Amino acid sequence: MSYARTISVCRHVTGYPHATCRPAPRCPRPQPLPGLSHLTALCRDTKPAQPRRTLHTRTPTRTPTRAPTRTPTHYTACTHPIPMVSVKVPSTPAAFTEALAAYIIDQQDAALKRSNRFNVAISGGSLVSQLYEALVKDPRSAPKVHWAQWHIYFCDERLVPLNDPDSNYGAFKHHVLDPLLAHHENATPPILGPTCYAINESLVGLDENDRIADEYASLLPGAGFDLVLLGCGPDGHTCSLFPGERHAFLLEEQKRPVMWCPESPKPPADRITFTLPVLRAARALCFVAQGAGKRAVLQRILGGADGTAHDSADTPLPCARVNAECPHTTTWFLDTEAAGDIAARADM
Ligand SMILES: O=C1O[C@H](COP(=O)(O)O)[C@@H](O)[C@H](O)[C@H]1O
Repeated sequence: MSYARTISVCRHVTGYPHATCRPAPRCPRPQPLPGLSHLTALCRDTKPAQPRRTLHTRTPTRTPTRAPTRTPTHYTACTHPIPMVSVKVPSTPAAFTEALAAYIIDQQDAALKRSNRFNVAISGGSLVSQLYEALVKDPRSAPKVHWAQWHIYFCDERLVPLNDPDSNYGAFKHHVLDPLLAHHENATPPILGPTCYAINESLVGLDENDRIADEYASLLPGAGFDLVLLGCGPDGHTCSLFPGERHAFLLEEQKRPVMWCPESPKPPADRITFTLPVLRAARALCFVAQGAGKRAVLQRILGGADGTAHDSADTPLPCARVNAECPHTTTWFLDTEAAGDIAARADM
């Protein structure tokens, strides 16, 4: 038995409230894509930022607001100015878990003041086990998570069956949903789990990858995301937005919220991914990067101790593009290994 309700493209709820997680059956007819016009409308004022070559200081605190008119500022003058994003480098693993949990719960609480649901998108990779630590295992944070009101989407998904070890949904189920169920197994009255939105697995392997992306786009919340949790690959990719010419079309997309990413340089080759309009429309974006293997790319994206970035101004890495286009809503959580000398100028 699994803990979450899983919804796929036809909006079938495949279990309530504790029923088995499984994808919805194949949709009998194509669905309209309500998410597209909405996101286009939301993003009217969010054209890519034009870097300015001025010297600024960061404001000490930021209050993320709904799709603000973005006038990016930067805290250094260099060939590739770094947008003013918040960077947190908690000093120990325990402090990292605590700070990340507090940040996510703050976003949850703010969302639940606005409505009765928390629309959150999560990434795969190393983030998932950190979510387990912060939201399931930590005894101080776990009781504050209102899972029943969480509507969970995936920033990118590998086009494999949901029970494949490469599936981002599968990883989240394995690392978070299943342990969560085990934690709550004997709760009286029963505690409801989150609602998860998976790809239409029945289309995987049928040469229908654009359709998988479009159908997933149709599921996205009309009000946009309250929080998007992002990873940062050692090559600077986020979601399945990869650096380089081959995948530049994904980074440049301004309308479709979800697209097929073919020939991913990181296996598996076929994926779907959120595009930048979805990230720009979100209330809050949170990158999580840990380990020394990320240090070099973070220097390129966030700069070194003096705030000097080493990324090329012409072809910024995907994570740097997110910083540039969403400067007021983006927060980075780095561990000390990943941060290196960035820690010297972090907010925490
Ligand atoms: O392939 C992917 O990689 C990125 C980064 O993963 P990480 O293990 O280096 O943290 C991840 O954010 C994305 O969702 C995933 O599909």
